[in-house]
Amino acid sequence: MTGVQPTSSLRAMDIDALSASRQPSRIEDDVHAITVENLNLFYGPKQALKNINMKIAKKKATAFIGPSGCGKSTLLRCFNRMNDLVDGCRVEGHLNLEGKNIYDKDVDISALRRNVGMVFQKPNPFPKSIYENVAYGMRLAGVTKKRELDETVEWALKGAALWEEVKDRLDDSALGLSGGQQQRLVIARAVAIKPQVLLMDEPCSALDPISTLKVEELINELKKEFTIVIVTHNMQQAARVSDYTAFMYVGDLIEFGNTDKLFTKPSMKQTEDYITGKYG
Ligand SMILES: Nc1ncnc2c1ncn2[C@@H]1O[C@H](COP(=O)(O)OP(=O)(O)OP(=O)(O)O)[C@@H](O)[C@H]1O
Repeated sequence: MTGVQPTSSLRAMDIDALSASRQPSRIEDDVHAITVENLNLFYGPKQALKNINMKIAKKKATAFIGPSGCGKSTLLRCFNRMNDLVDGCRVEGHLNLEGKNIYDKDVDISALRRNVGMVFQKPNPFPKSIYENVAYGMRLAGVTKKRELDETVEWALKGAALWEEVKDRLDDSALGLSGGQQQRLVIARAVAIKPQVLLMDEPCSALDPISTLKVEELINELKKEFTIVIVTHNMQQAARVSDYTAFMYVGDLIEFGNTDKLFTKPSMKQTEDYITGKYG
């Protein structure tokens, strides 16, 4: 084997089986939803992202991995300009979504965030009913017809693999759901407004293994319709759900490419060291 020996944790995972459902793919051959060009980001004087260039494949899942503090969440938050909310944050470069630079001055940030949805580490349902959580974005967008709301709520909850568990209690408070159910609910809330891109920042870190499995299965389903970008600390998870993986280190994008290749035959020594557990 020319690449690295998998770590013990990665060895436990059957990479062949996990990737059997994936067609081998090269980013160059895909349609690209997002193109990142010469992206630099500064928090005050501190540079957190250094000249990032990458393409995000449409209707595929891309994972960002790397040690704590390397810039994964910062890069993810660039995709819907969440970093604009941070005082002293400055971004240089281009991030093209469907050909338009989202950092152009004329960009409507609310429209951008409808188009690029986000799911966070901890589920954050609103203190409203299950139904109203999912209908919320549609109501904001001006949808008032009950039938349209009902249909979309059902579609989104089915898409998030939650419908069967909640269909008889849609008017109950979302806060009464389990953590795993709440995370699937906020995913339903995000997909209900049909974004092009769904960003997920460690979406399973607060979940138990069974809920994690459900969310991972869900990601594999959702990418048939949406472009997914996920930050994860869990390399098995990256291998299970993503088509492409980016390995970052101290603000640099060290290696980016096909997930199976990156985990079995990384090109860069730093990637090899990380996935074999030499640092983390
Ligand atoms: N709001 C902020 N203000 C100042 N510095 C920040 C801010 N957010 C992040 N940073 C810094 O930017 C760098 C990248 O942080 P980021 O959270 O993107 O890393 P990460 O790879 O997602 O880390 P983790 O895996 O621990 O979540 C770190 O040095 C961090 O301290």
